[in-house]
Amino acid sequence: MTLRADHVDISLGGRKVVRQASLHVAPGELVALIGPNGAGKSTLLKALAGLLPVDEGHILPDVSVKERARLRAWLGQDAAIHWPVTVERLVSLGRLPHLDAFHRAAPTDREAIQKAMAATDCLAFARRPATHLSAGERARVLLARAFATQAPFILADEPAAALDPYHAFQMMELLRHEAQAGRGVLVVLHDLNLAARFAHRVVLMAEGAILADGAAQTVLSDDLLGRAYGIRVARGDGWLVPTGRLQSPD
Ligand SMILES: Nc1ncnc2c1ncn2[C@@H]1O[C@H](COP(=O)(O)OP(=O)(O)OP(=O)(O)O)[C@@H](O)[C@H]1O
Repeated sequence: MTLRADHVDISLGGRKVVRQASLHVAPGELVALIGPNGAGKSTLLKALAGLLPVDEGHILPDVSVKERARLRAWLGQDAAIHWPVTVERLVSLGRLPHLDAFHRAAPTDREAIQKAMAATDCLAFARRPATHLSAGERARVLLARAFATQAPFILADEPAAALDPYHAFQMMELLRHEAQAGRGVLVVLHDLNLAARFAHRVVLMAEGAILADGAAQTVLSDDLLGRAYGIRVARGDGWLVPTGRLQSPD
C-alpha cells in the first residue's frame, strides 16, 4: 500500500495554495519534500495526514479517522508542549489510536513506548516534565511519540529545524532507519544536504506545484534549484552549498 496525493488542489483563506499536486510514498522509502518558503509543502503534508481537506483530487487510501490515526504518524512543525506531563506520558500519547475504550495500555503499548524512547535516546529524561527540555531534546521526544504510534507511514514537517548538526543527522538516521524497517517516511526539509544524504527520492515544490520528483542528483540540479529557489550552488562529493543569489523566483 502506498500513501498518495492524486492531483490535489488545496485552498487556504480563499486562495489556492496547492495545485494539481501528485505525490506518493511507498513502504521502505524516505522521501524528502523540499521547496522555498510558501511553496505549499506543509499544506500538502497536512492534507496527506488528513488534517486538511482538499478541493479537488484524492488522498489515498481513503480511510476513517480512527484508521487514519493508526496509518499515519504526524510530526508537526510547531509542536509546542504546553503541559508539564512527563516525557514518558507524552510519548505514550502516540499509542492513543491503539487503546481500548477505557484508554488502558496493554503490554504491547508499553513495549512500543519503551522502544520508541530507546530509539530516540529519551530514556535518560523519561521522568522529567516535557516542558523542561532543550529544543533538541523536545524534538526527540516528539519523534518518540510519532514512533510509538508504529504507524506504517511517518509524516514529518521540518523535524530537523531546531537541531544542531549532530542531532539533525541523528534525526535523519532515525527516520531512515524507520524507512529501512519498512515504513514510508515523508519529511519536509530545508537542508538540501540532508535531503541529498538521506532521501531515497526528492520531491521539489514551488508555487503550489510539484516541479520535480526523482533521485536527489536529478532533482538537486543547478537548473531546478535556480528555478525554484533562485540560488546558485557549488557542489562536491555528496554536498552542495549556496554560493550566490540569482534573480528572485517570486
Ligand atoms: N492559514 C492560512 N491561511 C491562508 N493562507 C495560508 C495559511 N497558511 C499558509 N498559507 C499560505 O499558503 C501558502 C503555502 O504555505 P505552506 O505553509 O504550505 O508553505 P511551506 O512550503 O510549508 O512554507 P515554509 O517553508 O515557509 O514552511 C503560503 O503562501 C502561505 O502564505
